Amino acid sequence: MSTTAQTPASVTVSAPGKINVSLQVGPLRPDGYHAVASVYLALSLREDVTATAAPKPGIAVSVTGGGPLRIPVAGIPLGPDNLVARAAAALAEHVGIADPAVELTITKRVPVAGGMGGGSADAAAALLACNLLWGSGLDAAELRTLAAGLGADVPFALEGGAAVGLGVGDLLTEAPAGTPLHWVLVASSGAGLSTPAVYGRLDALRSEAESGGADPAPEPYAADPRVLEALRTGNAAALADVISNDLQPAALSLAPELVPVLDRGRALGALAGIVSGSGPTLAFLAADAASAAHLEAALRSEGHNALAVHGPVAGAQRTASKT
Ligand SMILES: C[C@@](CO)(OP(=O)(O)O)[C@H](O)COP(=O)(O)OP(=O)(O)OC[C@H]1O[C@@H](n2ccc(N)nc2=O)[C@H](O)[C@@H]1O
Ligand SMILES: Nc1ncnc2c1ncn2[C@@H]1O[C@H](COP(=O)(O)OP(=O)(O)O)[C@@H](O)[C@H]1O
Repeated sequence: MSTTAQTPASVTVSAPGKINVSLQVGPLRPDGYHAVASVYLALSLREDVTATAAPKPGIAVSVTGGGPLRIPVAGIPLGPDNLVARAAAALAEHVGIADPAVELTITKRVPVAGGMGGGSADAAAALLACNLLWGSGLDAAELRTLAAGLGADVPFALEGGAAVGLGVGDLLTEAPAGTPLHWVLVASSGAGLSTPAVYGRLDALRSEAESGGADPAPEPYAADPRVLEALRTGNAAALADVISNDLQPAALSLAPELVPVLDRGRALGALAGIVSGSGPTLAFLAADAASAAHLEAALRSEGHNALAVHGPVAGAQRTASKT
């Protein structure tokens, strides 16, 4: 049987957005990155990427928006800078496909530049979809290595679930999780925040504090054990007490309009509210599914772009294939 007969004409892979329920950030490194101790949680707001064999060589990208948070997609690069194009090109080079011919269609549901790793989810989905479309046969470890070359958060989008990320966030260890946790996301109505700009603001805030006598930020060697224990037992109230994000002061300093929204979510019954990663999406922890639905409705009635979600959920996985 020929290779063409064995490989599908198109493959769709779905991959999750994430929040960081704990994010410790070390000092700026000479390579421009920061060591982190991150506790990732994959959420039920997912991206889809369909990879379709194309008649002519080239990597074509298109994006459709919408989803429950009504995500606008204008401004997402559609050329070689799109993370799905970079993922396909990296895989093609790795397996020796000189002229890849593929169309990649993203269905975007995760806020763009929102601190939820939507682009990383797309990259992870594109890696897996092209691996299946081309019959490349890379195993999970090889896909993880390619993922880490595309961005610090991409390996987690492949794995999903709950995990500790050390290094720049790419060195993953699974974090056992009990019953699912319920959250309400609030997407920003304004522009997103640039991840490097938020890390840069953190460095500036820290050097200002250090010139006033504060100690330098410590190297983050391990995730907070209280966070891991709360995840393991699925104890939302315990997690609410220890949830934290070192990037939050920097994100709030760049987007101060988020402060009253954080206060409002807590006043409406959230156990805790946090900036998701580099922001500006906010994540509110609810006691259970019913409380999350109630909080979503209350925030929506006040004009916020809110959505109840849960996690952990699975990482990148095939959802459809056509022959
Ligand atoms: C902050 C976090 C938290 O999970 O994600 P977001 O909330 O933005 O999605 C991550 O650290 C973002 O991961 P990701 O968006 O994959 O980062 P990359 O593309 O690899 O890096 C973009 C830029 O962010 C900065 N960066 C990223 C990761 C890291 N550990 N230290 C950094 O300083 C660097 O300036 C880097 O050039
Ligand atoms: N597939 C993609 N989806 C979204 N943004 C992308 C994608 N590919 C490249 N980008 C660029 O990466 C930036 C940040 O991506 P995104 O993953 O949405 O945010 P964050 O890093 O905050 O989680 C965007 O502003 C956009 O310029």
